Amino acid sequence: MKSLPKLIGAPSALLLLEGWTAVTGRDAIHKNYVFKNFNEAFGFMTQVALQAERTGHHPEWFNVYNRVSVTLTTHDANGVTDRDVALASFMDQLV
Ligand SMILES: C[C@H](O)[C@H](O)[C@H]1CNC2=NC(N)=NC(=O)C2=N1
Repeated sequence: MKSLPKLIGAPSALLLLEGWTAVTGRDAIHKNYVFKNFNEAFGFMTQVALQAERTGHHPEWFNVYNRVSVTLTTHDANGVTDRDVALASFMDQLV
């Protein structure tokens, strides 16, 4: 059984992360990742997808060739929670 997500908001989340920015108009955080090629980008996405399924927490993302644009927010809480910080940290330790 998962515990309830703790709503912390983008400004607090950003203090715990590097390279992430606040999204305008909604409580969410964003980061652009750039890889050598599509294979590296898709490998990253595959590992994140498996983690998302393990934790039940999923990114909003967009991929073009070697670039992956990621937005994190918790839909169930209408804002940035500890789950977003955890997923952002997971992504950052992959690269
Ligand atoms: C039932 C399921 O765990 C929920 O719908 C999960 C799925 N993935 C999710 N991902 C994100 N980013 N926010 C959520 O609120 C969310 N809810």
